[in-house]
Amino acid sequence: MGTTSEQADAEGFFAPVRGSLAAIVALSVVGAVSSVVPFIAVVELARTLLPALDGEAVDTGRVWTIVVIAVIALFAGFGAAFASGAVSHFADAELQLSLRRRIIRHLQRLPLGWFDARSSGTVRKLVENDVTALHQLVAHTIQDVITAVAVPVIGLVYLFAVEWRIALAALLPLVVTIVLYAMMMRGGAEQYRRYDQATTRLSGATVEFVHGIAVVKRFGQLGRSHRRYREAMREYVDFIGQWTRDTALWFTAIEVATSPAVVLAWLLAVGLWLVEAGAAPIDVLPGVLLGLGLSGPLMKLGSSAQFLRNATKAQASLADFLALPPVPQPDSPQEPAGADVGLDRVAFSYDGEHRVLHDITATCRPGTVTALVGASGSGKSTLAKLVPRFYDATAGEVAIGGADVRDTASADLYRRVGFVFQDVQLLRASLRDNIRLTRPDAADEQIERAARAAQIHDRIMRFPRGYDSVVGEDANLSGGEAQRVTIARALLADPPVLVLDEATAFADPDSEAAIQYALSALAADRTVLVIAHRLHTVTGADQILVLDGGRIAERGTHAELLARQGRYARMWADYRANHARSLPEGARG
Ligand SMILES: Nc1ncnc2c1ncn2[C@@H]1O[C@H](COP(=O)(O)OP(=O)(O)OP(=O)(O)O)[C@@H](O)[C@H]1O
Repeated sequence: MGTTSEQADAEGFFAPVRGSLAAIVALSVVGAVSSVVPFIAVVELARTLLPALDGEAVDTGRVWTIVVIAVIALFAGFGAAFASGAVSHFADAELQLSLRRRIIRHLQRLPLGWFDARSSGTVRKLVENDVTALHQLVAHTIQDVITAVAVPVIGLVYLFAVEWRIALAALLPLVVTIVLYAMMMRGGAEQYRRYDQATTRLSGATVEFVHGIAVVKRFGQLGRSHRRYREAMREYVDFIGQWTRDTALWFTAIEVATSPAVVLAWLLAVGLWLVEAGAAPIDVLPGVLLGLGLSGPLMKLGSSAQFLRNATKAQASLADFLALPPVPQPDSPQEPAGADVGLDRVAFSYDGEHRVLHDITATCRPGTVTALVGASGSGKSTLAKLVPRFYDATAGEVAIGGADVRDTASADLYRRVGFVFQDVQLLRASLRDNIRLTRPDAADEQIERAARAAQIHDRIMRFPRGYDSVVGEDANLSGGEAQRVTIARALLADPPVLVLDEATAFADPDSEAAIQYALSALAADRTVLVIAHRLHTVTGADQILVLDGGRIAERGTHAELLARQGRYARMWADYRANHARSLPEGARG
């Protein structure tokens, strides 16, 4: 069985942009140096020109050197800012592209069952939110962090070289800020964990509330979902309130310690004292000039830390996703011979502990319909989903045309097995494109033939733009109609094996009759496995498998099973009693 490179280098997200990241770091350092140099140049220029006040000669060579260095630094600063902005956004675009490609490639290799258990929101979070969190890191945060660290460091190095006492004074607000910040963030990891929990609970309760709004309106009262929403909201607000109260004092202290007025007053006071003590004013001046601008960049680190946290979380969730094992592919695939579906002592467990299918053995022949019936939770859907390999059997074998589905190449398997399950998926595209999804080269006549057979052609023609109508825009379909579009799609794909979940949700009689016609069109010459919810639809099936607690309790045709007077006969009697009026003529007897 082959493994994929996705697993091997789940950590290597940044490999495609490693060179660009190094360039961003280098350019950010150049930018930081260049932003400090003009300040230093002003001071040095003043120092060089000062003798002129006393009528002494000015070292014009030195003046020019300083001016040239300042101008070069200014332009280098602009250039570095521009280049690092450009490189970081290009790198970001490249990283996003490579990540999205990897995610999509990996999604294509995952077992279909993975999607079954997850909402489209999960996939959207990976492709959108997590990738965007990394965007913030590459496009902005690296540069911000380097600037926030490099500017104070360079400034302080210069100050210490000129006048160490004013340098110490300029360092003090920085140290105070760092200490106060560290005090404020004590237990921060735990607080952030609780913050994440509160946010997750609130968004879950919001979704639940919005979903339940129809019920709330209908019954004119606020139900459980609303109470949950209010509780989650209260919990969130309480938490934020408490956190704000806990940190407010620290936060105010930091604001004071970094406020320009306080820092200026402090530096001027120390500066005056130093001058009185004999220091040259020109050596004190840079401390006041540069000291003022030291803590500003540091404050940016706070928001950068939040972006870093998000990026780290996003990276972990992407790494977990890319490490999910793909569907194992056979090293030497077998070619199925025919369209028989063979189940041989099949057992299955979702969690590795509790088996939901036990010892299922059955054969479904081409040109026949096999119906799966049984109580809710008896395992009908699970069994049906083993055929197109949503999941792999825990024990036993599922084979098509004599070849184990695990030994059949995925592409080959999907060509042979079509499936129409209840959660109908239509794309936001024209009805024509929706029907020819699996056969993009199909001619219009073929599409129309499939739609007619699926009993949906007439409905499509009632849309002003017919087959060109776009789903969700000018083609709004009922659940039953949408299912018939997917049946047309399956008919056009023409797979020899079909697995169907009969509709239950769209039980208006017209729609149901149309779907029944459509299904019988599908059955011709194929091996059909249908999950039946309404027993009258399976009276004509060639074989009925009655499932009970994940085992085949009975098998046979409708007539044979009635004659046995067992479980199926009882189910049928109950069914008839409950549906006496709605049953078609032929099924009442
Ligand atoms: N994704 C899943 N993860 C874990 N357990 C599951 C999953 N899907 C189904 N089950 C469990 O497996 C058992 C069989 O479920 P299954 O959906 O196959 O029954 P069913 O006969 O199709 O039911 P229904 O007629 O209600 O659709 C049930 O106990 C169900 O709770």
